[in-house]
Amino acid sequence: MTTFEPSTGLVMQAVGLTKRYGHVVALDGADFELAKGEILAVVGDNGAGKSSLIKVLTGATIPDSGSVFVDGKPVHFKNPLSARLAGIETVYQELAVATQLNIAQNLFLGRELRKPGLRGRILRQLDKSGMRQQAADHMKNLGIRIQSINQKVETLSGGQRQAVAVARAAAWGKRVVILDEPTAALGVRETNQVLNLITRVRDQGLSVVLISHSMPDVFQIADRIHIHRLGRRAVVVSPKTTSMSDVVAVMTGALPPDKVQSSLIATGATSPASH
Ligand SMILES: Nc1ncnc2c1ncn2[C@@H]1O[C@H](COP(=O)(O)OP(=O)(O)OP(=O)(O)O)[C@@H](O)[C@H]1O
Repeated sequence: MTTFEPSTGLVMQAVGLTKRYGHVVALDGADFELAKGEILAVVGDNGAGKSSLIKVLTGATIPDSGSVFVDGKPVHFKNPLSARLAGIETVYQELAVATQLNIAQNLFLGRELRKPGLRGRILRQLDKSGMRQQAADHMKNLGIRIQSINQKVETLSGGQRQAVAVARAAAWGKRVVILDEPTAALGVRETNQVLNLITRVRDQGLSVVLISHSMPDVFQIADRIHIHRLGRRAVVVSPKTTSMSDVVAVMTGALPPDKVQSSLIATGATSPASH
């Protein structure tokens, strides 16, 4: 039995993940690697196991077997909170914004700041001006233009709402922001705004996982593309060296993965016997 050595250069790595639902094998020895400061797109046909993979990485599902590493150390996420505490934030397709609240309230939802001293500790008074100021600074740093931080989210367009959700994840995700189809419901202009925002999040040093069915989006911003097929990683490619049609061909099984140039960083991470 060999002991698997995680790659220390990766912010997140998974090896040999399996997950079965009855007779359905959702993950079949799936590997995953994410470098610091990259946008990694995860693509695959319907039912390939993308959501199942993301659920394991975000603590929403516990795998039947396999290992997950963060900064080279093994982690065992029991629930989404334990993943969040490790600096991994997720924006799910069903946007988790509270439309009745304003932008600042959304950014601090569930993590509200209290006033300093007794007023905060004993009386539990909220530091509303502090939250407004920090929220405004954060939105400005990410280049998100809004009229006012006090604007209710229900008055925002779909793209602006998505921007608030991404900004919230970027504010709290110390390491990784995972985005599930962030442009699915958006028009062309808003899609471009959200894609630009995602690149700014990456440029601030965070790693981004982008699950997407949109090949143009993927080729516009991804640094690398993880192609998932039949419950496992088929190959990771670079959009600079692999064409869109070849990515689609690998996704559908029309092209064997060894016919495209691999952009894997860690080598030999396929389900070691010890896991
Ligand atoms: N909770 C569950 N119970 C039973 N089967 C499941 C469950 N979750 C996923 N599956 C099955 O596991 C397989 C992989 O599903 P998964 O949702 O991970 O794929 P996907 O690549 O995200 O697909 P899509 O792009 O359609 O969302 C599918 O056959 C799916 O039906």
